[in-house]
Amino acid sequence: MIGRLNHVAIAVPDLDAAVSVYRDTLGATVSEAVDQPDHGVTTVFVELPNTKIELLYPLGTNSPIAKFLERNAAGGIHHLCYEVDDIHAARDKLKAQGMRVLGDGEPKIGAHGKPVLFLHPKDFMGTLVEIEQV
Ligand SMILES: C[C@H](C(=O)O)C(=O)SCCNC(=O)CCNC(=O)[C@H](O)C(C)(C)COP(=O)(O)OP(=O)(O)OC[C@H]1O[C@@H](n2cnc3c(N)ncnc32)[C@H](O)[C@@H]1OP(=O)(O)O
Ligand SMILES: [Co+2]
Repeated sequence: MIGRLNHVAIAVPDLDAAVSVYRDTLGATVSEAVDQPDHGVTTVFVELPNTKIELLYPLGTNSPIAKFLERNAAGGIHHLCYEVDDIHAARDKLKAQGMRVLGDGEPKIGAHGKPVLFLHPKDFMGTLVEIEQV
């Protein structure tokens, strides 16, 4: 079912500082900051040879990462995103296996313009999992 690791997301308390660490200290290529109002975050992607790092900063008053940052004031790894060929088939198979799909269960368009879904961290060894159809 899952294919390539599309990205590892890090929630950050200071987006500019995080961009500077990846761009200036680590010498990586970073994207512009893009607001994702449907997801309640602003994202910056760090392009790596074999995957991406998604820097996440809260957007708006109801961001799903706000509580995470309250618990992790310095920031932290927030989720892993795996690629799937068919997000509806993957969702249905996961639900049939008793896995919890977050939200209303319908894919939303994510930062790459592709459909994404999130799976409950308690079903995946304490790791929030995102699947993205590519
Ligand atoms: C668009 C872009 C893209 O890639 O395209 C994105 O990624 S958007 C990325 C932003 N969007 C999302 O994250 C959407 C999916 N996330 C969610 O629906 C929510 O964040 C959530 C349901 C995972 C957690 O919500 P919450 O923090 O308000 O809930 P709670 O505080 O009650 O947390 C419930 C339990 O899950 C744990 N928990 C919460 N967040 C995480 C996490 N990131 N990783 C691992 N565990 C987590 C808490 O510690 C708690 O465990 P305990 O009970 O033991 O204390
Ligand atoms: Co993501």
